[in-house]
Amino acid sequence: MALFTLVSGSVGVVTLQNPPVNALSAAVRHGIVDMMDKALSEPEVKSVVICGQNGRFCGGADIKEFGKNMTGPPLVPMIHRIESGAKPVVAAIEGIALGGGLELALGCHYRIAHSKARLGLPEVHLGLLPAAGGTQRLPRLIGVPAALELITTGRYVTAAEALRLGMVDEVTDGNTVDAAVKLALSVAGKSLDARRISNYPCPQPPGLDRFFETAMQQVRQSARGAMAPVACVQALRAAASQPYGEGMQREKELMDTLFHSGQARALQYFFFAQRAVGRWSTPSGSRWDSSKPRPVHKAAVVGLGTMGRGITVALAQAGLSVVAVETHEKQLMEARQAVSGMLERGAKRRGVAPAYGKISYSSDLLPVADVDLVIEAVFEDMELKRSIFEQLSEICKPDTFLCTNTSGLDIDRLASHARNPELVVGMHFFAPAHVMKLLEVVYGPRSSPQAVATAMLLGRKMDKVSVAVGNCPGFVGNRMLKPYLEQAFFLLEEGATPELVDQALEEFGFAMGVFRMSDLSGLDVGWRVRKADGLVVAGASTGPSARSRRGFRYSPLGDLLCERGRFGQKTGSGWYRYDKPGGRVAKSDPWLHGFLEQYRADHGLAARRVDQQEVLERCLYALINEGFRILEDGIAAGPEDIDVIYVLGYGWPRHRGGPMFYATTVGLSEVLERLEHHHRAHPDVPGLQPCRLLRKLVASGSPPVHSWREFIKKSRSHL
Ligand SMILES: CCCCCCCCCCCCC/C=C/C(=O)SCCNC(=O)CCNC(=O)[C@H](O)C(C)(C)COP(=O)(O)OP(=O)(O)OC[C@H]1O[C@@H](n2cnc3c(N)ncnc32)[C@H](O)[C@@H]1OP(=O)(O)O
Repeated sequence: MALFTLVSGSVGVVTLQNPPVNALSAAVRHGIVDMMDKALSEPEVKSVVICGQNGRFCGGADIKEFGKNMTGPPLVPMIHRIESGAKPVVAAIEGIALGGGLELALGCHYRIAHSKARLGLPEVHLGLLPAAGGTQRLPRLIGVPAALELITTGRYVTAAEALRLGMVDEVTDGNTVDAAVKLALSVAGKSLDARRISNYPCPQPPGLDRFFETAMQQVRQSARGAMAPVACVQALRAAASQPYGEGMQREKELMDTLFHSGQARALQYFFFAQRAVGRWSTPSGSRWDSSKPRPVHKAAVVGLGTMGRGITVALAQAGLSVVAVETHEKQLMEARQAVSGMLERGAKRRGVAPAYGKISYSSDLLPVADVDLVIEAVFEDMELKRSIFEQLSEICKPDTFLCTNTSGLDIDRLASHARNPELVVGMHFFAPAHVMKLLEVVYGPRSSPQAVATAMLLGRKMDKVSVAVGNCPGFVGNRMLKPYLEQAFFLLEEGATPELVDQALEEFGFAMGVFRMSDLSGLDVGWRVRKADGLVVAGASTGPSARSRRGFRYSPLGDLLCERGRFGQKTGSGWYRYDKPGGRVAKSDPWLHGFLEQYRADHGLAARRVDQQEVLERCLYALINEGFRILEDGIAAGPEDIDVIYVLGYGWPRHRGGPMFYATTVGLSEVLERLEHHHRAHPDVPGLQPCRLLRKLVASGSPPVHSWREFIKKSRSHL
């Protein structure tokens, strides 16, 4: 798994061979140790180049090995042997040098990177830290503040930034291995004393203690309970305050704790889940590997409100030509200005030129005649969308894909108004659409496999993680949100406050609790949906029907706030109060507390003490239960789809792996037992009634999450 060749008579080239990313598996580590022994012992070899096969230096440790018994040579002594060896070693970095791959390069005496290469220490995203000397060598090379930022965020840098920071010695546009060989020839025989990073003193940031106290405070705040970023700061502090050997010891101790943690398991599961969703399948048998996407060169976006603008920017940044349509002239002008600003800011961040030229604007639909794909992004109104689909069917080429950006409208109904229903799919973007990583691709019963494959690929090109989901009210994400919100309302009726519920959820790791989030997104959004579902009864009635709909428990609390014009941040009050309309700092609202007391009194409800554990069980287990129903219904193909949607679209804490993975860490039988308990207490709440799939999984001994797809398939075939 590592190849040795002698070039130019005296340079030993060691090539890592482990496609697709040359991860440092046990076999690769064995290969490196053997080939380096050969290079260091053979007299004709005067210097060494380490590179990776197929234009990729190294993607780091082999993540698949983490869950197993680790065998093979450990990384730390392997890298130490390279650094302390008597012959100069040059890392030729093409493509990627990530994690253990970059740590390997830091153990070399020189580093040359191709201009298109990306470098980084992303271990923190896997619940780990760079434990092959990365936390000790990087700050010695580029200084503590820069190393701390890179290690705690796991951010990848370009070769140009790496050069600026001092991570690499040279950047080339040409053949990186040739350049590395040339450098290796020129440094053969020279002293290596000044090239061994572990010998460097670690530069001390001014006011060391204060610096680390502030850093720790900031990292703890943004980590929201994740352990790895905190451990990274601790390791960096050891680098700055202790000799190298002691720092390495501290790095190892911290890694031992992280390596065996549930958080590391969750984050590593999530890494593979994000890739698994690309291998989509539908209940009708369409699959990613048998459905060929059609190329999309030119697209149109119809409707330039907040969502349409973000989608336009994401398409243009992905290199597509875009026709952006808004029929109201004034809004078109405003949108044009806003889109240009977004493009400019995005380009500045990415260090490229803004893609203004990719977009043409129009106040009518005619210029969409020759596009390959349209994304309709008008207001969430079936009638309006229907009329646009009818017009598009007239104007567009017969094979144009027609996509709708909707958060829950019926895709199949919309498809029935298109000339070719098989070319229709939903593309549910999340706001802001040019930033958020998630895209739900919604297929209806008539969507062709090619339409699904094309939308999935387009999402990926737009730098999104696309998840294919079936058509049902709310699809996956919003459907699961419904029982979650419902429980939060019920808890207020029973005696909780928005503050208590939000605190429990935020301590669990959500960026925002359910009430603060509702205030941010606007209470009127849910109100409109409930009105459309015929659930809203105007006025504060207090009879038995006030808290019941269609025989089930219903809380009108959200409706009552909306009737009073309390739509959340935008109106300056909702579940909290704000300094002004549009204000962002949520403050506890005595009016709301009084309102809740009066509401309970009017409805004869006695307030009781609700604790944080009950909040978590009622809100999260109801949401998870709906997830099992979604799997049972075939709306999502596997738990990974749901978990990716919840982490990337709904702020579920990544270090808990997503709701379905989290259920396995609690224990499926525990989730079942607590749902049964809460359902007994609230028999008129169907969301708390454990679904069949959960019962079946528990009855089958709670199989691990990665085997659920097979389990669901088998249990379906037995029906
Ligand atoms: C007793 C106590 C012991 C405790 C101590 C033990 C310590 C032992 C370990 C010591 C570890 C030292 C520290 C080092 C840690 C690491 O290096 S962790 C790994 C860090 N690297 C990464 O996180 C890289 C992640 N990968 C990526 O960012 C991307 O995959 C990519 C490399 C940029 C490529 O992207 P792209 O081209 O878009 O392709 P993908 O679809 O993402 O990937 C292609 C397939 O490759 C698989 N893959 C990628 N990286 C890895 C990897 N590092 N290991 C294994 N597999 C990898 C990826 O899963 C894809 O495959 P499929 O899933 O089959 O699709």
